[in-house]
Amino acid sequence: MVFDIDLCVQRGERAIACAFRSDSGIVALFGPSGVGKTSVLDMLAGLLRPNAGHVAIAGRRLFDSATAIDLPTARRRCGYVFQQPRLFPHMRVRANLRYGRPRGDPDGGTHGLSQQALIDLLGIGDLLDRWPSSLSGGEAQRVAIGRALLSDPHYLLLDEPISSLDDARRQEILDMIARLHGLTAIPIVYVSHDRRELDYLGGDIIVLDGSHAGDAPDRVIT
Ligand SMILES: Nc1ncnc2c1ncn2[C@@H]1O[C@H](COP(=O)(O)OP(=O)(O)OP(=O)(O)O)[C@@H](O)[C@H]1O
Repeated sequence: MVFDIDLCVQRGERAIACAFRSDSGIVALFGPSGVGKTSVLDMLAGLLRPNAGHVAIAGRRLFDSATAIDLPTARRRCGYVFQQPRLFPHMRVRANLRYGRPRGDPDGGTHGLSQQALIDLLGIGDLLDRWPSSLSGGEAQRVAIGRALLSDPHYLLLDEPISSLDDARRQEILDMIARLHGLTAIPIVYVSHDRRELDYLGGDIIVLDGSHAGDAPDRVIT
C-alpha cells in the first residue's frame, strides 16, 4: 500500500476530511476551491495537525492519533512544491537546487536518478548560474520541483504547480511530472481543480467534494 490516509481537521467553519487507500504511485486530489486540498497536503507534510486519523506513505507511519505518532515535518522527508515557486531570491539556481541536500552529499541524486539526469529531465541545465528573478514562471517552477526532489524526499507533494502558467508551459511541466513518475518510484500527491491535468497524469483521483461525513472514504476514480 503506497498511501493509507484518513484525516480530519476543523478549519474555521469548515470540517475537512479525506480518507483513501491507494496502491498507485501517484494520486491526485481534485475538488473545488476552498474544499480543503491544500489543508490535506499540509497535514501530509506535518504543517497542520489533524484532529484525528492516520497517515502512512510507502509503509512509513507519519501520523496516528490513536498511538500518538506525529513525526515533525523535518523528519517526514517530504518534498513540497507550492503554487508559486518560492525560490530563495538571494541564491542562484544552482544554490537553490542544493538547498536541503543531505549533508556531505552535494552532488548526489534522488530515487535512482543522478543529479545530472534530474537536471536534464527538468530541462534546467542552462539555468544553473541564473538568479531566480531572471526566470520565467515555468522555468522557476521546474527549478522548484528540482529543489524539492534533490532534498531526496520520501514523497512529493505538488499543490497546483502549473495553475499560474500558460498552456504551453503547463503541458511541459505535466509531461515532466509524468516522466518523473515513470522513471522513479517516489510517491506523488498532486493537487488540482482542473480535471484534465489529472486525467493526463493517470493514477488514482481522489474527489474531495466537501460532503464527506467522516465515515465513508472519499470517492476514488481510477
Ligand atoms: N488558517 C485558517 N483558519 C481558518 N480557516 C482556514 C484557514 N486556512 C484555510 N481555511 C479554510 O479552510 C478551507 C480549506 O482551505 P484550503 O486552502 O485547504 O482549500 P483548497 O481546496 O486548497 O482551496 P484552493 O483550491 O482555493 O487553494 C477554506 O474554507 C478556507 O477558508
